[in-house]
Amino acid sequence: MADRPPLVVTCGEPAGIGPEVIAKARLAAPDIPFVVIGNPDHFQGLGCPVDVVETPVSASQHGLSVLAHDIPGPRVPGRPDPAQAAGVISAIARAVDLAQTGAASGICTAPIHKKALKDGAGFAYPGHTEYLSALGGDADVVMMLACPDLRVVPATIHIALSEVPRALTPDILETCLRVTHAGLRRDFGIAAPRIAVAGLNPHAGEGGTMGTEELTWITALVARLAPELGCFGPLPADTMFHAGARAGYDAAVCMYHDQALIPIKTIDFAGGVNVTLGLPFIRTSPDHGTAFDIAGRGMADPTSMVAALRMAWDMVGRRQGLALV
Ligand SMILES: NC(=O)c1ccc[n+]([C@@H]2O[C@H](COP(=O)([O-])OP(=O)(O)OC[C@H]3O[C@@H](n4cnc5c(N)ncnc54)[C@H](O)[C@@H]3O)[C@@H](O)[C@H]2O)c1
Ligand SMILES: N[C@H](C(=O)O)[C@H](O)COP(=O)(O)O
Repeated sequence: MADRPPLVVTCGEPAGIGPEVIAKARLAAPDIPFVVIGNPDHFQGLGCPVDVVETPVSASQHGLSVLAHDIPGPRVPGRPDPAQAAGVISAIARAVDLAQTGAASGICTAPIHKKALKDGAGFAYPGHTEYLSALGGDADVVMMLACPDLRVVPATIHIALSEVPRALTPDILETCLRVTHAGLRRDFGIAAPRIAVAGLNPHAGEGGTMGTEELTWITALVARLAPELGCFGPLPADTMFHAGARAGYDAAVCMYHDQALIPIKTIDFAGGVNVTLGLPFIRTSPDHGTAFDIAGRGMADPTSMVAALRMAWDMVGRRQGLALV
């Protein structure tokens, strides 16, 4: 791959397992160039040498190269410090700036604690996905969770379950299908994606006897878009994730967060990756959170962080290859 700037990794919640999995990923994947944005002190004592750099291009691949960022106070595993919230948030914005100016090839975000950021700094977004969309110019984005055996995209994300039927509109579902289709082609190299669409209701509504959304609009929308986007359904969600069903599609678009995330985190929690499709820059994240219950105990599994870094770096290469054709 021609010389490309490294990835930039945001530190996430210092009290979580982010620093630990970042340090372990540095040692596990020396072939992937990345620099971390955070407080260098928060990465000491994690089994990896730490050096402070001024720009991403100075990153080492044998130790943790950190772009120092103002996130005050010590790292206390399991105990988020409200005084650190503003710095955690601004580190994400700084990463976006580096990616959008070309100083970094893409972003991998370590887990944030959504409530800690809301309580500590009035974070106005439900999570990274919505914040990154705003930073990316209010781009139409989707949150994909991907592992070798499954890719899922929830059409609605961080809202109460009771809000889903109201939030799930034809425009939302069509945009989700279009962004998913484009991402499968561009970033996963699938020329003609097959997209399975889950029903909202049990048994996909059972002919209208268990809910009517499938009859009133979902089925017609999927049929209208099928020739262009390779989508089919709506399917009963409880029988679309077994191995045989998964062989019939490249991604599953689901109607709400847990309908999508339960199957993938059941199949491959260790190896799953959260990838935001539709942004004007590459962004991945591990599929796990801050894991306060194990933070600081050296137990965190870095597999998902490594997979997120590798997916981002692979996307850089694929896009570079596309750019060269
Ligand atoms: N990418 C992200 O920023 C992201 C992703 C998911 C959750 N979160 C946030 O993290 C916080 C905690 O969320 P949660 O408790 O629902 O999920 P979680 O993933 O933090 O933890 C769930 C369980 O999985 C275990 N676990 C998680 N990652 C692990 C790892 N790498 N190795 C070993 N065990 C691991 C934890 O110990 C815990 O028992 C919440 O604020 C949530 O919103 C952030
Ligand atoms: N919904 C994701 C999950 O449960 O894995 C997670 O919260 C990440 O969301 P953001 O990347 O938007 O923070």
